[in-house]
Amino acid sequence: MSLWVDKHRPRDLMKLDYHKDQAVRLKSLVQQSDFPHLLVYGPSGAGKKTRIMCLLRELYGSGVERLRQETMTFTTPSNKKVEIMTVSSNYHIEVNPTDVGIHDRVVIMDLVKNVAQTHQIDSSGQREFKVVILNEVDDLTKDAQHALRRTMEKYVATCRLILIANSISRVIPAIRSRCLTIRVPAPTESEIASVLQLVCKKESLNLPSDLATRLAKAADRNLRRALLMCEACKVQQYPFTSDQKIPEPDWQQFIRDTASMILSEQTAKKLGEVRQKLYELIIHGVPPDMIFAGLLKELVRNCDMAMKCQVASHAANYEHRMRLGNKPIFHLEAFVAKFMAIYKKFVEESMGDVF
Ligand SMILES: Nc1ncnc2c1ncn2[C@@H]1O[C@H](COP(=O)(O)OP(=O)(O)OP(=O)(O)O)[C@@H](O)[C@H]1O
Repeated sequence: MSLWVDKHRPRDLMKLDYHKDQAVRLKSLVQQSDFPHLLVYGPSGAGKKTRIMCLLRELYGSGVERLRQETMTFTTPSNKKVEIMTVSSNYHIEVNPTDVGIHDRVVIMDLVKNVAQTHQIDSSGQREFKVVILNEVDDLTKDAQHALRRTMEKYVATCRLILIANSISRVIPAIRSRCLTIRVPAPTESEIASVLQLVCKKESLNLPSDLATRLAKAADRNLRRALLMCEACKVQQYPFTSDQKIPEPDWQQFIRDTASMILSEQTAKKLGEVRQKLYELIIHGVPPDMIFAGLLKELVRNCDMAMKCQVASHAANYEHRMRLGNKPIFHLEAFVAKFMAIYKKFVEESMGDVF
């Protein structure tokens, strides 16, 4: 049994529930003779991947939904072997080059070259090009981005790239200018509420509109999260009631626990334990900026006004650096260490007042 987020994912461009004008434009793009490279960007859970899969279906037909998973191996210039998971059909291949960290450049160059040089397996395929989907391009190293830019020019005859990012501010202008950029904004709360209503209807469930609105609000305009929370509500209690409790995603509790660890003890040993927790959050795909925001919110609860300002300004600094860099964990950990130092001093000083 699949989760609602998979089961009810729209498969046809014309069935997308919001940003419908954009869907129409994408459809007409497919009908034009020349299909460009695309750079699709927007926040997490806005529906980028869903839209792209609909677009591929429009390009190639339903064969594009027959997916297989494979591990591919690449050799770095220093003769190190790196492995990466790929998902592909006869017409496209998708990878997340940032999975291999600093070796992302090799993956991009070899993969695109491979794809571009192998002919369409299915001769009835109506397109001369295959599609390579690259995720998280805003997190690619600059080196990889430059390699990508050259690759885009070189193999344009047999290969089109669809690049996915959360924001384009860290994508180099040379890439941006070679793509048609498509922004997928987060759906509004009312759009989310109506998708929830639709999905519940398909499940033959009755969703009170108050609950739909509360879910949409709690999801922070992330549709995936809204659907997951709605399904969790169903498991917890059905028939629904307007005022039933909305279970929050596990990771929010996890961030709160991590914040309590930071407040409980400010030592190198504790910092090590906190690092493990941060790693776990990142590995489970919680976006680093959400971890930052979540931690900060919990930590400042325990600060007085002066300290709040100090902590917030440090947080802004570290978060900014995190956005510029490639390894969020370093910046998160540096922030935690800084917070521990400030907090420890504060506790010691206030102890001094008491005694
Ligand atoms: N137009 C739509 N109508 C209804 N449901 C949608 C629509 N677009 C997306 N969804 C639902 O929202 C969920 C999240 O969408 P999707 O995975 O496409 O987001 P994303 O922007 O690619 O997210 P991320 O960047 O986190 O990977 C999907 O599982 C799908 O069920």
